[in-house]
Amino acid sequence: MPIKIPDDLPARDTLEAEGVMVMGEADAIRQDVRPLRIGLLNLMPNKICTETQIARLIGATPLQVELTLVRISDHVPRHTPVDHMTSFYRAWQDVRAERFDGFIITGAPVERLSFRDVTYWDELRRVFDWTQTNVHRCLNICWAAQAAVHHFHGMPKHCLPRKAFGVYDHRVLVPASPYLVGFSDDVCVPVSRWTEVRRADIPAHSGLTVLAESEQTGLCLLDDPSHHSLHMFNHLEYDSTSLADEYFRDVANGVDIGVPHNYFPDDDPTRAPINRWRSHAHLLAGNWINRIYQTTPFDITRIGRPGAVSHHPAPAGRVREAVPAHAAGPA
Ligand SMILES: CC(=O)SCCNC(=O)CCNC(=O)[C@H](O)C(C)(C)COP(=O)(O)OP(=O)(O)OC[C@H]1O[C@@H](n2cnc3c(N)ncnc32)[C@H](O)[C@@H]1OP(=O)(O)O
Ligand SMILES: N[C@@H](CCO)C(=O)O
Repeated sequence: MPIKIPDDLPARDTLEAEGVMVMGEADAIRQDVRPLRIGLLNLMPNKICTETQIARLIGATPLQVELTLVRISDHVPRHTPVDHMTSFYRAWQDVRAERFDGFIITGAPVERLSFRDVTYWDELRRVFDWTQTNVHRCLNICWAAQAAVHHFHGMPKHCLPRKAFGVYDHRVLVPASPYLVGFSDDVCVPVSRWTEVRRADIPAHSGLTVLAESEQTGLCLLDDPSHHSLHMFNHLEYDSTSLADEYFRDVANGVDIGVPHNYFPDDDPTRAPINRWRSHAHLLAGNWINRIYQTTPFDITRIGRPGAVSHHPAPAGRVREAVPAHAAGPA
């Protein structure tokens, strides 16, 4: 379960202590395989925490993954030390000539602003367009997913009457999707947002397919094959205590949103929360990485070129190309 990250990235110590295999350069070369190149455009304020969460998931598959940390070119983060950004991050404008097998864009606490009031909105729109030529598969999380379906499909973002906050049951609607292999019918997913995008706004003929949804909090996961993207509106990557951290932060700031749904035992915030989503977080990440591996061209320079398909020799047990799933198509 190898992930290649810089030796002194804080995530390394955390992941090694958890038993995630973090590779050195020598082992990576010895394996003599082309690692999957995954980029992470990190828009979260707590960047070190988010790097660790994502590295934990994409590093827990049998494939070698090389993680590139990417930042918005002209945004100076307020909450992450400058030397961390300088040491480990590359500006998007400096990686835009490169190609990636996978590219992840995180959430951001700007969801209550209109898109055009986000200072980096123009650059993010350019990033979305660039993913269509330079990235094989994308995964957009929370606000980035809302932004992506707005950019690509014109879907609006709606304010909620109260924050959707807690761990909610979700229904898997397309069990045959290659991204949902091994999922149970119901999945617990952490949700933490003041806004939503709605099924009723999915444009006809967009090709968007709802993969998972909750009765209480709506859309969770969309497959967007025409933009080779997954849009995840919630937070399977969250640590056990992420919702608690947000809850205590908000309480300290006098924001009373109530205790997170179905999270603390007996809704008692003095008790440690139980993580009911970790296994599905790993499953989704593993399925996404596997899907990339099965379909990305061996020659990475061919990504984005017409007809670029995998030339990997089929490994044992290789999953066949998925039949597009339409079991639960757009509304
Ligand atoms: C819906 C989702 O995607 S959920 C994901 C978001 N969740 C989280 O970020 C959880 C953790 N976050 C937090 O606890 C809080 O955001 C805090 C405590 C870190 C900071 O809160 P505040 O002080 O109220 O917000 P602050 O004004 O510093 O802005 C937060 C971030 O938004 C950015 N931001 C604020 N306004 C704008 C704007 N108009 N355009 C672009 N970015 C903006 C800030 O730059 C900052 O990010 P940075 O650290 O990369 O610079
Ligand atoms: N998950 C976020 C929502 C803010 O957009 C938080 O509570 O920090």
